[in-house]
Amino acid sequence: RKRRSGEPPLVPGWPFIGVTLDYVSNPLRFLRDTQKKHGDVFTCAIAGKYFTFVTDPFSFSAVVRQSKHLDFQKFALSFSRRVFGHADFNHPLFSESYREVHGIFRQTLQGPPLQQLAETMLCNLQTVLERGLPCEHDWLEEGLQSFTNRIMFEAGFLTLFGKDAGFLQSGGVSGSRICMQKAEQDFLVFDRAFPLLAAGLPISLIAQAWRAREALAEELLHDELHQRKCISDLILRRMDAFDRMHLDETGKARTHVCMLWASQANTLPAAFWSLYYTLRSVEALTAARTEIDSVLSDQLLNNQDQRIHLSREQLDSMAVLESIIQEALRLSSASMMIRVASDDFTLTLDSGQTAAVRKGDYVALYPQLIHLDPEIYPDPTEFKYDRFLDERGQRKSHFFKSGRRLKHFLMPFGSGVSECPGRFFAVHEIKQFLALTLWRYDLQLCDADVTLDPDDGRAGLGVLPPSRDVLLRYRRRTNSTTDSESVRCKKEHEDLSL
Ligand code: HEM
Repeated sequence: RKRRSGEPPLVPGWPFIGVTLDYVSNPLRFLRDTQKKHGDVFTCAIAGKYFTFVTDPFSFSAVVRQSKHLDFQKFALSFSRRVFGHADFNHPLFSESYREVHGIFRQTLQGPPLQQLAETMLCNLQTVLERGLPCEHDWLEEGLQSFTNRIMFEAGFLTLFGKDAGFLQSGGVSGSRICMQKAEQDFLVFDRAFPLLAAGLPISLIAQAWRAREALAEELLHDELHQRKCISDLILRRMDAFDRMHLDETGKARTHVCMLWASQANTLPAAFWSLYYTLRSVEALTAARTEIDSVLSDQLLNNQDQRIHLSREQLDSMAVLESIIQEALRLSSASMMIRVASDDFTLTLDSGQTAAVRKGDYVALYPQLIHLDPEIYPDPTEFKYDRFLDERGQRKSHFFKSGRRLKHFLMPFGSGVSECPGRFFAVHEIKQFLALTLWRYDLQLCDADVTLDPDDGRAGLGVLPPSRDVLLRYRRRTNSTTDSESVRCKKEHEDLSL
């Protein structure tokens, strides 16, 4: 292809593959180097597509607001159809009804319904955590990633998809745990194949991923879901909408696998990094514990069931935990925002510079360029738990580049039409996870000197997982163990001996 007048610089690449190899080996380095050479906007060929990258954060709004010429939905739906195997929601037969389905995200994940969802999550988190907590104060060992995945996956799954009879009959003590372990394993197998699937490899060629996805779909068939209790409004309303669209049963179940993936794939590593960085920093741990103690201690004194209840106001008031989560996301999220040009048009950047874009080309933003920019965040690769707090300990949202205040300074959840509808719930559930684990447990990383890095192999696809797991030691925390809890433990022990 030849650069046309008005178009951004075309980055030279190899025949057929363009710059794919350079990009894939390290997207951040490639984009930084190319920006230095070609300026704030440039076009390059990656995996058979032309991408126009806009790298100046002040111009992000120009892209995000351009929904007339830049489409997200068609691209996203055909991508997810290829990966999850659901119906073609871009087809005129479904597109109108799918608009309604899309509206359900905001109606059930935000505003007043968020309170109920967060309460259910907190309750499920406590059930799952208590089950694994030994009555004695002995240390247990487990990988931190495996610990986080186990707890967050099960609690998140139960919150969205409800509980089966086994779980309800045993009060969550045993019940569906085996099945949940299998679901978690299937989820992780499928998720590990995601970079290959995103790169265009058909799932039929990755037998393990195919089997895992189909096994998850079997658990989420409507006949199975109808047996479950306490299903979230989000899933109930999606079930109803898909029934009315007359999709086939497997197709409906695969859309639920897609929802399961959206709700877990970023949340699990984000929860991991939030806890990991907290445990590695004495300052962060102390500040987090002080905040948690001040919110939780009063209520437990007057609370018979020893269950923790956190209102939305209390969750919102936890500014230290929020800053920890934001900082963990800044360091680990590497999502790419992609839009498809629906016609030839001209993009006007913040500087007044224009860039002609061809129909069918991708326009992309790569927020990690901002997240790791030393001008915006001094010592950008360092974890600073209070980076998002001001001098008074309140939320900080003033960040600058070249002396100008930035609107987009942290974008782990995307922006504009594709902004994550689950972002408030995600932050709530990670706060709850941190609050409960730090309140209930003493936690230590066994090898505190080893530093973990995010695994770049998933760059562009969301929050990066750790390159490997680290060993965690944990035990019940004595100062949060109340008398009645000890009595309960002792009784459970006696029952077991009998
Ligand atoms: C830390 C956790 C999370 C992160 C970092 C995250 C990030 C994102 C991002 C970047 C997107 C946009 C993708 C794009 O532009 O292509 C997105 C979309 C989405 N997310 Fe999240 N997400 C998180 C948790 C959740 C949770 C907990 C839910 C639901 C319970 C959820 C539901 C969704 C859905 C349904 C979409 C698609 C929206 C659409 O099609 O318009 N996410 N998420």
